Amino acid sequence: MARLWAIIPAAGVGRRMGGTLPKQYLDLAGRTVIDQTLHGFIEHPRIVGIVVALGAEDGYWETTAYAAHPKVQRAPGGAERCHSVLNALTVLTAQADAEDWVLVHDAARPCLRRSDLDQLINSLLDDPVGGLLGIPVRDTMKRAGADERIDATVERAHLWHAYTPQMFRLGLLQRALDSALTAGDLVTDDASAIERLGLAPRLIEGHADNIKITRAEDLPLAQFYLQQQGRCV
Ligand SMILES: Nc1ccn([C@@H]2O[C@H](COP(=O)(O)OP(=O)(O)OP(=O)(O)O)[C@@H](O)[C@H]2O)c(=O)n1
Ligand SMILES: C[C@](O)(CO)[C@H](O)COP(=O)(O)O
Repeated sequence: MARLWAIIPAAGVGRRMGGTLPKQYLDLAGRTVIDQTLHGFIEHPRIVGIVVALGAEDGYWETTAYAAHPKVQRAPGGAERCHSVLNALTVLTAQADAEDWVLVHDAARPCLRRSDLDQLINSLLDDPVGGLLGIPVRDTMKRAGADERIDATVERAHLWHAYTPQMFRLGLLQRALDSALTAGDLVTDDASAIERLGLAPRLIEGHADNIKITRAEDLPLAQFYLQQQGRCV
């Protein structure tokens, strides 16, 4: 039976957040952001192991709650998220099978609900491609021209926000990311690499509170969501 592994890309520097501390190490509801994110995967009985991709200059990881946890391993982060994920996949190949499932989840998304994680897993375990959590867009979508004026209104009927986890078989994802990077395509999510192979990942609707902490205003919002979920320590 295929096992399930998690990869947590955590090698970013958080430029859009500002500040000196990488955003994955900011305090959030009594834990660090990365500990809030890891907690759900550490506690999940189906996840057999977790690989965290860390920046070369990361001087904070050892102070976190799960740095020495037996379920957790490290991988070297790369220049972009896609490089970090591919490095983590390389760590996994020594201990996992090509048909094992890998769930790639941003360290910067600490508000993932257990119910959404379970829905993703249960929906995709027999899927021939894999897929990801997301939500349909709710606003009218505009494409901006170079002058920051509206170039077009984009049909929103089938537009979704791509979230994480993104869940694919280890061998397929490794092959897809390797192909993308070899072609110089620095894909911003894992599904894009799969799409490049002509495959169509499945979108699983989750909750809008699975936000990615990107800018300063996202932190208090994440705090609110964790309070709503009863996850403040
Ligand atoms: N070279 C990189 C860049 C990003 N990430 C991770 O990928 C996730 C999503 O990336 P993003 O939100 O862009 O984080 P940062 O790159 O830190 O943000 P910024 O672009 O503002 O610097 C984050 O958990 C981040 O730590 C990574 O592992 N390796
Ligand atoms: C993977 C992702 O979170 C899906 O929306 C997003 O692509 C990450 O982008 P970032 O620029 O690395 O934050």
